[in-house]
Amino acid sequence: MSALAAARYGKDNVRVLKVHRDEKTGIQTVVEMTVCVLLEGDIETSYTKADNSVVVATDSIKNTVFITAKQNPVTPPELFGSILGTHFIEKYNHIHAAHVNIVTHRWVRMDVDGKPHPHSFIKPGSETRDVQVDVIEGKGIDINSAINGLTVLKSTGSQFWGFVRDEYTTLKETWDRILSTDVAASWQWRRFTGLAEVKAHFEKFNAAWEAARAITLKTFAEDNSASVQATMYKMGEQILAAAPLLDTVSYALPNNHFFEIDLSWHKGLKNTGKDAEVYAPQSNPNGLIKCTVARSGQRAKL
Ligand SMILES: O=c1[nH]c(=O)c2[nH]c(=O)[nH]c2[nH]1
Repeated sequence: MSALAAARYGKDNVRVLKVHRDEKTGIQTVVEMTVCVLLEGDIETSYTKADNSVVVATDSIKNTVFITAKQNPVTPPELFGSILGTHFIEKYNHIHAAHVNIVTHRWVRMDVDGKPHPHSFIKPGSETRDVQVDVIEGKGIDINSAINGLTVLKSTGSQFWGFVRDEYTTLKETWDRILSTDVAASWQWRRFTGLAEVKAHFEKFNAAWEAARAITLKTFAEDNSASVQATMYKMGEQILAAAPLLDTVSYALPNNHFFEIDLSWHKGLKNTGKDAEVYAPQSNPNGLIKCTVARSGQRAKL
């Protein structure tokens, strides 16, 4: 005998671009998103009895994303995700949870002749602003916000020494190395009671994203890093202090290694230690360092 233990379904990779036109100034703004909506509820019979009467077609879910984007602001994504998720649990009696994931792609206004252009944009890299919004009937709205794909590098101001040395160790201690990572930072909001409460805290979402981004970059640049571990913890502490509605801040940072190259075999050329100039970027393997920072007394899962 078997039974359906868990089920959710919906539409993934719904790509949307919304243009906002300010009629007065002629300035336009674009927001590009990739959306995933997964629904849960009394949908078991669609799996176990071929009963499609409980299925809101994933095609209709996709249409709802477009209509909701037309009729509502799409920023901040935390609010748009909450509006979209709440729609499904309010519209369909048998749907009890909606899980909305939004990846917002970064389009930055172009400067032309030193001036911000009214309707032209650049995609500066792979950085995205992401949210996971879980609207759960009778419980509330859980929101996790994130920055992903923000690649940074510093050419000094990073050390790594004092680590375990044993018969497995070949790595030399260093007091000056290149440090580079692709930032994956996320912050978990305390549960909201519903859409009204999300709307009431509207302005906090962009503020938290801006603070998280600024703190991450400033700390990365300015901290004389003892390790990825020590630097990321400092970032998390500061973000929690800047945004009181956050329960936790998490980081997952790859250590993108740049190895020194010994060129002494060529006419005694000096290219290591304080003479290092030419490095070999490594694609793999890479360190991967994770942590979650919570307010004192709280434990969290990775
Ligand atoms: O910042 C670092 N943390 C580590 O845990 C580690 N391990 C390693 O080989 N290099 C580094 N660098």
